[in-house]
Amino acid sequence: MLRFDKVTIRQGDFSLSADFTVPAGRIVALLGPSGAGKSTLIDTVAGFLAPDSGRILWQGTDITPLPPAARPVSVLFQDNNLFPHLSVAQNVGLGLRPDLRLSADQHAAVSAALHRVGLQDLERRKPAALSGGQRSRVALARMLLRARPVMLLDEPFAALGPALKADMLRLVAELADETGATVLMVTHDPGDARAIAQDTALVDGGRVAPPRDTGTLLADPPPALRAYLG
Ligand SMILES: Nc1ncnc2c1ncn2[C@@H]1O[C@H](COP(=O)(O)OP(=O)(O)OP(=O)(O)O)[C@@H](O)[C@H]1O
Repeated sequence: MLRFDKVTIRQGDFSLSADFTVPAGRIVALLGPSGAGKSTLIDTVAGFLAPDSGRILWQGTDITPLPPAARPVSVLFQDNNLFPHLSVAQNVGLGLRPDLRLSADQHAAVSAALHRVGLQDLERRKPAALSGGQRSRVALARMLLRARPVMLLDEPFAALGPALKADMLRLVAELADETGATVLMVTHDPGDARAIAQDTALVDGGRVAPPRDTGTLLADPPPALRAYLG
């Protein structure tokens, strides 16, 4: 399980608190107004930000002192973090070795991951020659290959059209199911939460509320969520 143990994070005048547990294998949506702290929470789990107090534990181990690369997490951002001068296969291979000196087995793993996300025919393309949805798939394949048990999604599909976004969310849910990954997914869209997240946590007023069953929460939203949903 992923545990936020009395975590507080400060950025200038802004402060965010979180104290709850996410069971392993669960998909949790983080929903809340702009500037509420959704990315702050993701960045803290990823190790890009340090909490001011409290600890984050994965399967009982305190990961707060670990640098980002040593954490059991992989992150998907909206810009997908693709390198324009590298091919699709190389961009995915970076997930295994930053110097891209891959063994035969690792090359095979890259091909398998690209196959899994439906990009088997585009291995040699550069990111500029891909659609937005295809770029998202490259980033997902890299995440799949890294095989980290916690997947952090910071609105990676926000720029995609509705049908494509629905496809990508479905793919995320399938991959999470296949790998048993625990997922934290930032979104502005309650529809995204309904689509794949069993639980949803409202981020508002300087606090991440403990996640609740998405259907129950959205059917009868507390006042802060009602105000946000409009
Ligand atoms: N480096 C910083 N210094 C001071 N304050 C910051 C810094 N970075 C972010 N903040 C503030 O922290 C708060 C939370 O920002 P964050 O990006 O986590 O919100 P968010 O919920 O992800 O917003 P959005 O939905 O717009 O992406 C905001 O009020 C922001 O202005």
